[in-house]
Amino acid sequence: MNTDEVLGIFREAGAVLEGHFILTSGLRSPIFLQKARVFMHADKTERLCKALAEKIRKGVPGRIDYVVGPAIGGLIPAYETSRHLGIPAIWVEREGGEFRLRRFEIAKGSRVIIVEDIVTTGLSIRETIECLRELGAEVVAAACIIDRSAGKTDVGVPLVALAEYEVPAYPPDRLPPELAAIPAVKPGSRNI
Ligand SMILES: O=P(O)(O)OC[C@H]1O[C@H](OP(=O)(O)OP(=O)(O)O)[C@H](O)[C@@H]1O
Ligand SMILES: O=C(O)c1cc(=O)[nH]c(=O)[nH]1
Ligand SMILES: [Mg+2]
Repeated sequence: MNTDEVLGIFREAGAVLEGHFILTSGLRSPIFLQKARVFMHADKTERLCKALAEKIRKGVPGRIDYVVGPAIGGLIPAYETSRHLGIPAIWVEREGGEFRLRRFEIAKGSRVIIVEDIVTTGLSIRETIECLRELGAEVVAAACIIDRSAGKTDVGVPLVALAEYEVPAYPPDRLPPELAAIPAVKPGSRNI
C-alpha cells in the first residue's frame, strides 16, 4: 500500500482536518489526522494494519513477542496489526502523565515492537521505549500508519512507516499569521 492509498483512506473517512491544532508535542499545525475517524471503520483499519504487518514482517528480523500500543491512539492499530502478525497486543497508558504498562506483566528480555497511529516528533514513541526498557524489554522496532515527519524523526530504533506525509508544524511563538488568526484546539489525550 503506498502513501496515496493510505491518505485516500484517511480522506474517505473525513480524517484529514484543517484548522489550528495543538499537537501532543506542543507544536501547532494547520492539519490534524483524526485517526479515530478511520479506526471507527473495521474494514479500513484492517486494510491499513494488514499492510503494516506485511511491512513489519519484511523489515524487522527475528522473533517478536508482543506488539505494544501507546494509548489512546495506538490501541486499535496495535491490536489489529498484532492480529495479522499472529502475536499478542498489549498497551501502555498514561498514569500521572507517564506511560506505564499497568495491566500486563512481561518477562525481562521480551522482544517487542511498538505500533503507533501517527508519528510527528517521535516523542510518544521515545516515552514508550523508556517505559519498556525500564521493564527489561528489548524494543526491536517501532511502526506507525503515518509518519508526519517523512522520515526525519529519529526514535532510536528502526521505524517502519506505512506512509510518509510531511505536514507543517510550528513552535507556538513562530506561528504564521493565517494560523494565529484561528482559535487553537487540542484533539489528543495528553494532559487530560
Ligand atoms: O510523535 P509525537 O510528537 O509524539 O506525536 C504523535 C502522537 O500524538 C498522538 O497522541 P496524543 O498524545 O495526542 O493522544 P492520543 O493517543 O490520545 O490521540 C498520536 O496518537 C501519537 O501518539
Ligand atoms: O502530533 C500529534 O499530536 C498528532 C498529529 C496528527 O495529525 N494526529 C494525531 O493524532 N496526533
Ligand atoms: Mg497517541
